[in-house]
Amino acid sequence: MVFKILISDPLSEDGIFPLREADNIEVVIDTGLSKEELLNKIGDFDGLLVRSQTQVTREVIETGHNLKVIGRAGVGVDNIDLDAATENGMIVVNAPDGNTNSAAEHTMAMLMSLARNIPQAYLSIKDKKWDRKSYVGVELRDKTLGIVGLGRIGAEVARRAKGQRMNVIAYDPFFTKEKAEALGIEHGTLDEVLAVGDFITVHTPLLKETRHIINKEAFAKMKDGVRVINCARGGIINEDDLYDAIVEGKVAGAALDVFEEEPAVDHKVLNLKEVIATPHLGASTIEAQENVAIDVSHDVVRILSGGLARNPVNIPSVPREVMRKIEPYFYLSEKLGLFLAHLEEEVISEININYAGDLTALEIAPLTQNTLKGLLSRYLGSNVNNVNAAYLAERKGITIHEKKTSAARGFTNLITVEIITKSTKRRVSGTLLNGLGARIVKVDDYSMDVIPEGHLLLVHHKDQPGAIGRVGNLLAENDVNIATMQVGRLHIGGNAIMMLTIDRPLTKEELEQIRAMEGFDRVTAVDL
Ligand SMILES: NC(=O)c1ccc[n+]([C@@H]2O[C@H](COP(=O)([O-])OP(=O)(O)OC[C@H]3O[C@@H](n4cnc5c(N)ncnc54)[C@H](O)[C@@H]3O)[C@@H](O)[C@H]2O)c1
Ligand SMILES: O=C(O)[C@H](O)COP(=O)(O)O
Repeated sequence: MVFKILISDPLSEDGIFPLREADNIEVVIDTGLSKEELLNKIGDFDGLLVRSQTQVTREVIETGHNLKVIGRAGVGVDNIDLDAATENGMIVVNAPDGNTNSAAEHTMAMLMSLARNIPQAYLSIKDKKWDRKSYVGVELRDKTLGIVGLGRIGAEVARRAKGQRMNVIAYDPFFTKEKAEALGIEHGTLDEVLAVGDFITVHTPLLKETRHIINKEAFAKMKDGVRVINCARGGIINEDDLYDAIVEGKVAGAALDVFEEEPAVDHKVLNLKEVIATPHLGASTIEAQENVAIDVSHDVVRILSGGLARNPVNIPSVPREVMRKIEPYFYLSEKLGLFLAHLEEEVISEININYAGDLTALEIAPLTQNTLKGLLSRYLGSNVNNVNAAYLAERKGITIHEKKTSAARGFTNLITVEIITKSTKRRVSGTLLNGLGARIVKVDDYSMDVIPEGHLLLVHHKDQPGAIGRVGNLLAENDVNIATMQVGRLHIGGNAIMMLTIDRPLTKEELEQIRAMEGFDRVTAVDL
């Protein structure tokens, strides 16, 4: 059988040699297709290779009923509907390492251009002007670079900035003091990074958590005259707020490679002389394009020959018989992981997952993967999946233990997940109630009975009259409806918690109002 592969974005011809060399693969290159043209063609193909331009929507995936593999020659998979691919049994692979170097170098190029006004001066001299006054820049030496997101690219940028004799401080939920020492940079909270950076560069994926992480409030926390850089994903910086911050004189300049909407040519921010920009060129080098095309092509060949992919992004097929038995627990395990991710801001060093009761008879590895996926998804979004969750957790320095025990404390099945950080342990237990679905039945030492979905509010407080009423009143005043409420305490007058399900997420201000109330230790919003 010959498999037909469509390449719909420009890929390095040298990099796709693994496809060209395979006897059973025919390559068709057709870039710049309209949505309709892609839909008309895709039904004929067994594989699709893209970069960030082709939008691999559910419609494309469902129309491409022969597709077995979708390859992304690059990192970000936000242009591919992963759920639709998984539902339709297609493996999605990417090339996470091949363009790291180029993206880091592009960030440094933008940083230096921004500091020395090189694009503006270039335009001026091309306009036959010899203007030496308007483009006085600033040095990098002894300035502080704040990095938000210290993954592959963030860490490479940190190393290079050190070479420019800059001070570097970074924030990443998985960034430890030990890693900071190893890199020779400082470790800070998000607010600390924003407060001290002369330059701030973002290197996170675009997630619910990171969308507009650099917004009006964040700009207000920065130094006057700060310069910001986004070579990661459009939407991490709120472009309208950036515009205002530049016009108001708070921000001295910005370098943007990526935009909320691409192609971006009309955004008002591009009219500002303080903004320099490139059209999503971070990975556009001969080397990076060759690397990512080679990596993704090898994976496509492996998959089509029945082998295992090196860089899978979505779920692999679990044998049907195993899946049938464990499937009911999938939802519960993911929600328990995600729930815990909200409880702790400190770096997690260990995760213990205990399966009890009926679960002891089942294969639990896919459930552990799913719990880890839930936990890490808060930080890594769709880059974490059931295939790579354990690998990514270990790479983040997290030790994973899974165990089966018979004692299920009165439940027929019980999953208990515990996370350990340097200073604390947090624990949540859940069960699948026959006919009633998933329930959280314990949070730390407190018994509960809560459906793990929607917007939850967890309040730790002292067991004293009026505590519940105060929260209830505040929510009512803000027109927030309470759907369910559970309370638990260790002993009369001691520590207690209340867990509420509410009909909409609270704003930062509403959360702060509750936190400011007397007798409340910790107030956590959890979105499941
Ligand atoms: N401009 C380009 O052409 C180009 C090229 C390559 C990659 N990228 C983009 O660059 C970004 C980084 O890529 P990478 O390969 O370094 O990814 P990575 O997964 O190695 O690193 C991302 C880091 O962000 C951290 N993070 C997640 N949520 C965070 C939060 N709320 N606050 C702070 N940190 C958070 C994660 O813990 C992780 O360490 C991605 O968005 C990727 O798509 C852009
Ligand atoms: O996520 C990535 O790998 C980069 O944004 C590169 O995108 P590109 O392949 O479209 O250049």
